[in-house]
Amino acid sequence: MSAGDPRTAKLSVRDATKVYQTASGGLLALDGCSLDVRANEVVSIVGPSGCGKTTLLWSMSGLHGLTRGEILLDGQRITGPHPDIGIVFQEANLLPWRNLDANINFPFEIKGTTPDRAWINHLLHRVGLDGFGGKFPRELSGGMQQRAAIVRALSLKPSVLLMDEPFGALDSFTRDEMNRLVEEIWLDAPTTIVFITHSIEEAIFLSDRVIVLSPRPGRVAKEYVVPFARPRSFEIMATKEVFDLTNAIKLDIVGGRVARSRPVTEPVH
Ligand SMILES: Nc1ncnc2c1ncn2[C@@H]1O[C@H](COP(=O)(O)OP(=O)(O)OP(=O)(O)O)[C@@H](O)[C@H]1O
Repeated sequence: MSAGDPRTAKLSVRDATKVYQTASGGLLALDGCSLDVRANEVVSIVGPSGCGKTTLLWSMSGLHGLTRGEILLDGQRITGPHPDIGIVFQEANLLPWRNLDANINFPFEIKGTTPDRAWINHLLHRVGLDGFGGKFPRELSGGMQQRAAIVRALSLKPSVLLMDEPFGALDSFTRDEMNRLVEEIWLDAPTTIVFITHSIEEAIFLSDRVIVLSPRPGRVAKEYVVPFARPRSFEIMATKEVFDLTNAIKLDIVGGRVARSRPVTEPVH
């Protein structure tokens, strides 16, 4: 469904092109990138470092605009941050002077709305943070802080969750634990997730589809359907099918099997 009908997609990226203005001229980060994500689908985006993954995700969130092209949510063009779209970054970005409860309440204070305490308590329980509401970020491990960031994002009940390399800074055991947690949360209450990662194994574990971007300027170079049923065990991750899929994607990225869409030296305006 990478270039399907945007009217049937939950989230649709159409011809996304982004030029950053820098001191040395225009820098083309994305070039005609198009993809669709179905409702409740989990899609990972991988690609060489600097190919435009974060640029694409930020565009999807409405946090920054595109030079050309558009992002559609349920067929409607996104023109800025949208209440239906949540985002989790690599850093948990908790406010250090607020305890966990106050951090989770913060977006509601900004919006002037009342948090759904029952839903938040359910989420805190789901991620194993019940009883930690009075703790400050410095009292929480990196994994716990990221769990809190996930609760903060989901507390707003978004229909799309964007995750930008959320577990990249965690050790591999905690990362596995967090991957299982994301899967459990999704099984509990399916939602549309777009996940950026440098880990192909993580992408395969979590996703229905893995989209590979070309080297910068980024555009969709390839996509892979991940055929394994959920819940996915770590035994599945040790099978030959997963090994072959991982290698195919790795070869695309590090083996240079996906080509640049155009030379990066080309002047852009
Ligand atoms: N605000 C900005 N101003 C100028 N250039 C930028 C800006 N943000 C990103 N870039 C450049 O745009 C390109 C794409 O960056 P982006 O962070 O989107 O890539 P990425 O694939 O997420 O990178 P990584 O894999 O290293 O996290 C890079 O060359 C980067 O240096």
